[in-house]
Amino acid sequence: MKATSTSLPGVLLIEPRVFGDERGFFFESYNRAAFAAATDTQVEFVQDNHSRSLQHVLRGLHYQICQPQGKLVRVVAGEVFDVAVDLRRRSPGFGRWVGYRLSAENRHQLWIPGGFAHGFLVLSEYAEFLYKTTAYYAPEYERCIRWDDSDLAIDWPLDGRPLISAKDQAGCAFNEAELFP
Ligand SMILES: Cc1cn([C@H]2C[C@H](O)[C@@H](COP(=O)(O)OP(=O)(O)O[C@H]3O[C@H](C)C(=O)[C@H](O)[C@H]3O)O2)c(=O)[nH]c1=O
Repeated sequence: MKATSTSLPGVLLIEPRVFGDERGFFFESYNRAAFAAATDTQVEFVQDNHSRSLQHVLRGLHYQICQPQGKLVRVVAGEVFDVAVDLRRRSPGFGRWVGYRLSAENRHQLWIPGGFAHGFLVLSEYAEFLYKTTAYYAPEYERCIRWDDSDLAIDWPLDGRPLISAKDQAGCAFNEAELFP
């Protein structure tokens, strides 16, 4: 696997080594030792998540305070535009975002450490989104930032209005005082 740094400190683009043959392909979607070596991080994943979304669905931008989740995200069907926002006050990337197209075809993954908001927009007819997290889901700690936050000005590759959950539509529990050190 190859890990490439991005413009946000700590966020890495992960490209697995894919073995193709006449039957199809094989790749290790996660290998603890290889991940630790390539990312120079020792993390323990405690939860695997899987969501399926229709085209134009936008999930996020979400994060957890008190129990921040590092996320290793990938797409196994379709394509998404995946976004991470740096919420760590002392980071040189504070308040900035990165976005990458993750797809079943490119098999790219994104490693997003704790301290970031995360979300994605589905670009294909539908997308199956899988991700590992380094902390358990804690709804009481869940916070969010609006996808169209004017300060972030994320350049989503939109094709019309996105489909958003009622929760995200209702507005975000965002409190600057709760951001990360
Ligand atoms: C995230 C999560 C949700 N749920 C339950 C809670 C709701 O009843 C249902 C749907 O949850 P929600 O609408 O919050 O799902 P997403 O909008 O995909 O939320 C995710 O969106 C962005 C992309 C993220 O990075 C986060 O992982 C997560 O916040 O699943 C669970 O039981 N466990 C979980 O870990």
